[in-house]
Amino acid sequence: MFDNLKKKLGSFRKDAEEAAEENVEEVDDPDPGPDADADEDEDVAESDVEADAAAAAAADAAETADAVDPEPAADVGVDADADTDADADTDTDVDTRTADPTDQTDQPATDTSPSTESDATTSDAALESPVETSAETETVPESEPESAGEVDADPDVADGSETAEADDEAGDADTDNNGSTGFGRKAKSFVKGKFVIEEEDLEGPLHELEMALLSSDVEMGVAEEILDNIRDELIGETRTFTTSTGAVVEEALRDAIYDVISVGQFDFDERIAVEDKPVTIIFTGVNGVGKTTSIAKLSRYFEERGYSTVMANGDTYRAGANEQIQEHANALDTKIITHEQGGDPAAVLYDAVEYAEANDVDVVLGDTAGRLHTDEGLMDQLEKIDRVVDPDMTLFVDEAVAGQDAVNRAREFNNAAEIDGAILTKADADSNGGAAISVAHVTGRPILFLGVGQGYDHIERFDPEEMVDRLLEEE
Ligand SMILES: Nc1nc2c(ncn2[C@@H]2O[C@H](COP(=O)(O)OP(=O)(O)OP(=O)(O)O)[C@@H](O)[C@H]2O)c(=O)[nH]1
Repeated sequence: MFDNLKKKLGSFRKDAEEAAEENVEEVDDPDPGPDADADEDEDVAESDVEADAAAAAAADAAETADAVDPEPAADVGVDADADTDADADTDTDVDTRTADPTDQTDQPATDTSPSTESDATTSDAALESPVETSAETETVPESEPESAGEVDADPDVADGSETAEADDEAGDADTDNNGSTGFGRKAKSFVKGKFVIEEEDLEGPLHELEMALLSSDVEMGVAEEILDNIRDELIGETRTFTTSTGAVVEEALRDAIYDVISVGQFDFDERIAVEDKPVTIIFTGVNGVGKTTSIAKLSRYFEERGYSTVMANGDTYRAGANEQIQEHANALDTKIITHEQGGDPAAVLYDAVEYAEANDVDVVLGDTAGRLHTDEGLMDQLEKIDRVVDPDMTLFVDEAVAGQDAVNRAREFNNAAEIDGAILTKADADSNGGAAISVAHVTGRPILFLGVGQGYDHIERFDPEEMVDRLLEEE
């Protein structure tokens, strides 16, 4: 599934990583002092015991810092808060040496490093790094919530203070990553270096990526949005990394894609659970894309979750449609409501809702004729269905393999009769992934399911996070 797109994203990732690598600088070693080696393990051991006291002192220091300079310049603010926050977490070494908390605001925990300016830069850099921030939250279990709250009271530097901790700890890592196992584990998440990628460094890879996305049938506006997101994440900002530059690039790419594919997501199961029964769902889309099969799959999906279903064939237009859906109903042992070919689709659906109400059936699944979206009758038909049965949800079905065509149809169907979500069938046969990337962003409505085969169980809830994982997984 989506193999072409995966390859293309992998290739951008490699190029962007190379661009990052070329610009890597090591983070200055904020070595706390010549005797740090000797003290370090002890300091760490102490820090667990003394963290409370340290946190309180650090919090005081932060408050003092704010009082002394209510509007500090950005860098100074970052330093002050960052340092005190770092102290609050683990660094009792600094804390116990700092008798005057006001001093502490001017004497960063890393103040023994050669240049305070480089510390400031690092703090700024750390501010920008979501990767490093998340690593940090994972690895600072000793953090005292109250003190963190106080120290972070300055919203301008809240993130910075957290991330600057890592800068501080980076120094520890350098001196201590051969230390105790616990600390060794922690050391893995310390900032190793930083880089700034400029526009020109990524120009080539971004152009390649744009071409790759477009040739994978990603809609143009969506491709641009992804590129913009990547630019925002990667260009011109100092980024720190804890494991590798690749992790930063991956995170940027992940966020960029997630942002466009997660549009409008809601909890489908929850929505069904809370709706009054029967819940009526109408399926629209053109002929042959897998609408009827998707209805059958969803019937199975609901029955497995304890809901009873009735199918209704609102496709009174096409010869053989009744027989086709009847076959599915027989296979699934589900009730089906049909009318003669040429009958009124709204009347079939109305009967199905009546049947559901009379028989305590939970979900009505209504097929409609697979008219082309350009067909004038479609609007009339869907409008009448809307009026007569007032469906709870209208789902647009199309095949992932149709790529750009599916994206265009989704847009036009949604314009004609607003949809609540989409099902993309035949994702199992789609190597491009363009429709899966684009439909939600283009319609503002989420993809809810992916059809992944011809069997009744071959349907998956569309999970944007899983989708991104899938796209970015290593071969
Ligand atoms: N590989 C694969 N095939 C699918 C999937 N969903 C449906 N199909 C196949 O696609 C073909 C068309 O499916 P239908 O359900 O008949 O399509 P439809 O949209 O209802 O078509 P009409 O009834 O003509 O409107 C069938 O052979 C299905 O088995 C899927 O997720 N993966």
